[in-house]
Amino acid sequence: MGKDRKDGFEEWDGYMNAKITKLEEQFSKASDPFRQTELFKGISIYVNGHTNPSADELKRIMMVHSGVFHHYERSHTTFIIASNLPDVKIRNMNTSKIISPQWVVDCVSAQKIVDYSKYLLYTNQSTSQPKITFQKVEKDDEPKASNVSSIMRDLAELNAKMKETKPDISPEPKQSGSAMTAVDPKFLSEFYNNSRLHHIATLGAGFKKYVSDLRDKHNGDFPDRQKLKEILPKSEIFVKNGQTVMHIDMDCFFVSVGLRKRPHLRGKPVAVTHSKGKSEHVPLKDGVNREKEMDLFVKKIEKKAQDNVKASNINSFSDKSSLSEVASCSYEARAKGVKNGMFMGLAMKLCPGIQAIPYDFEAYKEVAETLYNTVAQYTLNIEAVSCDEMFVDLTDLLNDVETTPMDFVTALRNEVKEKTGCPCSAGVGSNRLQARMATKKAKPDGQFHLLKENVEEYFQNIAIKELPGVGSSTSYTLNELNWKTCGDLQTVSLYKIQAEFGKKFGETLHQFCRGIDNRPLVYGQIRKSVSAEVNYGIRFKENAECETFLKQLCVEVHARLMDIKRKGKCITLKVMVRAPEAPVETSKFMGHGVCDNQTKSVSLTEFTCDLEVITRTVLSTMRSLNIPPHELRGIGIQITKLNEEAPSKKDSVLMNMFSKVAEKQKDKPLKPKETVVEVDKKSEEKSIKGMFSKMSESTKIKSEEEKKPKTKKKNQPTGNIMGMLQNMPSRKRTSDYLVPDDIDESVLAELPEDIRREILQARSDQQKSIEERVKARITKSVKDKKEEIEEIQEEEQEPNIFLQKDNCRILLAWMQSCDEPDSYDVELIIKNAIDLITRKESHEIYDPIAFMCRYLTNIDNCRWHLAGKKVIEAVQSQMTTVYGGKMFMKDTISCNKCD
Ligand SMILES: Nc1ccn([C@H]2C[C@H](O)[C@@H](COP(=O)(O)OP(=O)(O)OP(=O)(O)O)O2)c(=O)n1
Ligand SMILES: [Mg+2]
Repeated sequence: MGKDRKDGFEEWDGYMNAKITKLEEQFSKASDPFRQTELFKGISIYVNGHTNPSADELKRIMMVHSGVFHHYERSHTTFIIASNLPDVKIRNMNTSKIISPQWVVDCVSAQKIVDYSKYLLYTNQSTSQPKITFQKVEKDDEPKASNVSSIMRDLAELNAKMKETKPDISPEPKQSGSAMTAVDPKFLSEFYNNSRLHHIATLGAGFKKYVSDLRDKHNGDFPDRQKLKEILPKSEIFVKNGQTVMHIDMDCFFVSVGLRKRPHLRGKPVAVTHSKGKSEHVPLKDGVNREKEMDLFVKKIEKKAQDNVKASNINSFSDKSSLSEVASCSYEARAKGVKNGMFMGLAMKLCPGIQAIPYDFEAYKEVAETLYNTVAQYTLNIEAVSCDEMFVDLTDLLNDVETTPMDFVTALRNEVKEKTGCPCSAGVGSNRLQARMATKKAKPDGQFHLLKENVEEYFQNIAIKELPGVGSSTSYTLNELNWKTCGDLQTVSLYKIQAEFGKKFGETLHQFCRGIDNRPLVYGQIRKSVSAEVNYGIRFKENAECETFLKQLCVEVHARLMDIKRKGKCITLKVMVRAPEAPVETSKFMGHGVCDNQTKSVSLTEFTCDLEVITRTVLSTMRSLNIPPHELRGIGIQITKLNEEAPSKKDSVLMNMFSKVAEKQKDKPLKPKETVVEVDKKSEEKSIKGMFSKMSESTKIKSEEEKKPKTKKKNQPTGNIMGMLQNMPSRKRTSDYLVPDDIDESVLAELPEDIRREILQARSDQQKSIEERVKARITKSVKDKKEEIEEIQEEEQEPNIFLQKDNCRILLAWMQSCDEPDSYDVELIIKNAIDLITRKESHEIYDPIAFMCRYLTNIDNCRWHLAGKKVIEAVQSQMTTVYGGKMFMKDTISCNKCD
């Protein structure tokens, strides 16, 4: 799932031009019956932003007076009408065309075209006057406030006339007995029963956990491999021949499952959708204005994506066709241009014979389980992507069974088909990107092995927009640059790509276009948030109704948190509020229409999974937003900053220490009155002594089980990463942080007595676990690369190390954890420090940075010195940029060897 979707915007280009032309034609045709004068003949306007009269009213004025109203700015648009445009918006605009709406009003009142130059919004920038073919341009005096109200009266009449021409309309039929709006107590459960996105997301997350649980329980033995050994031909080619990754994905999953009960539809164009698919037209509800909604929708999207992104899939929006989405369509329908995610109305236009079939979530779940269980018989090196898609590392399996990837994949696909009755496709390559791209060629019902020697050539023909992480905005820029295929990109230097797409993403693209992908597969379940959102059927009259619903939603999100046995520390309320200019009635029955989104987060003092705390926080947050209940169109609750579940899973040494510190607080009782607290963490105690006393608090919570016999010696060798990975005894980690035996005596001497004793005690107890930790760290550093790439796309905010209460303790534990710092950790420290300096909060970093310098200057390890110096250098450079001067540092890192 997900791989082919580019947010539904990929078809924009051709569509947009056709759309604009169509809108213009429609406008001209629709104007015919209302035309009264030729006042604006030859003049076209485009309205940008809020105006008075409104865009709608200006449009009608144009209709009556033979002007042209452009829904989008075009090169030949005569005037842009605006009242007030933000600087960023006008930067790339031809300001000599931007005039106030008063010009239109004054023209109408004067019954002639008045000189527009007095209405220019940006006179100082105006260089050349636009050449317009006025019928007759007459000089006029100062613009006068015209009789707007009489014009509005005329428009009101016009409005009434236009309404008369609308067809008879009634609401979109809905199954009787179903809960229509969120006011109904049954609504939430029905919503989740019917929401396909909810089902898909739940299933996807469920399989990640499923795989993770299977791995935890597994004893390392796969008896079913025996079966493969018996039936598959032996081959030595792939034994010890590097990594082999398979990507497997069910073909038109929902359709294939649905066809099991409908064999007569096999080979035909079929779509799974809520819509009945009988008639192309659905009646419109009174007050619905699809065209206006579409325009607003497009504008919103454009604004959001800095005018880079345009919306597609909405060409069926302005008429009366079905707005139900196609969840999945058969390959026969795809041959006619139908795609997953498309509106059914458009699908029916492209493929008139398309047959609609209903959802069957229970069956999807059953088939998905069979798919996962079939693969899991042979290996658990599975990264679950969604209910119908996963990555599998076949390396170990192939070496064991001694067979070729293609032989194994054939057997596997046959087994899946036999057990589920549904076809799937698989791609194989030497990393996940290659495997995924290979699946594209394999589909439908096929398999493809992308051999190493063919990678570069294969990628040459892949469109860049097909690469993971390339969304509509990137695609737009790529188009502008005329970089279309990976082959095009292969000829561009890294530097140039980075200049366009930033350092990280640029590097990713530079590698991806060559089929290079260092992201390892992730087998554990990484859950960063839990949420419940509803954006359908939200229609409240009273605050009380809204609160009742919020309480239900809290129960839902709480249940999800309990399901994964986690606690969270940040509660975010997301609301969709009808945009002021959007029609009250939405085109999509009970849909959310065009909305403004508002988000408010509250950080709690402690981790919680307490329903009462969650509910109280959510309700008070909603009250503080002060939104009239009838304007709400969507509500979501998200819980983030989850406590760590299985410590071995991911992240750098530093991040692990980080979450461990937080976890230690989990046993402290919750203080309900203090739950709603701002994130501001201005530390009361800034002295090193103060920090150490905090450190001592945490240090005391060290548990008995962590105390292990001593085995580790200084300078643990870190070579042979793969060997270490394979020999790792367990994925579990036991202790919280390290206190190695090479701690400098002078540093020890500086510590308060109680800490020093703790450290000495812990040092003697922890030697064994150090060894495990070094291995774990290496494992992680391999994984970190992957995280790095994925993080580019993640919106979630990472916690800042410097804002942690125990920042010095975390730094100390990190600096003592290994002989050589991981570059990821160093980058993280730099990033966190720079973030704070940029926010002009350099005071937050001062003490921990000073502490770090003081500690590092006292140890004899140049690798750490260099890391420390790198941090200082970055800090000082950012200080100079932001504050115009360097940070005062009492202690600097000095060393005879590496200075
Ligand atoms: N916009 C979308 C896309 C997908 N899905 C659901 C229905 C799909 O059947 C399922 C799996 O998604 P895929 O992206 O794997 O698409 P298909 O399996 O339908 O087709 P393909 O053969 O391209 O994998 O997820 C959905 O509800 N809405
Ligand atoms: Mg699929």
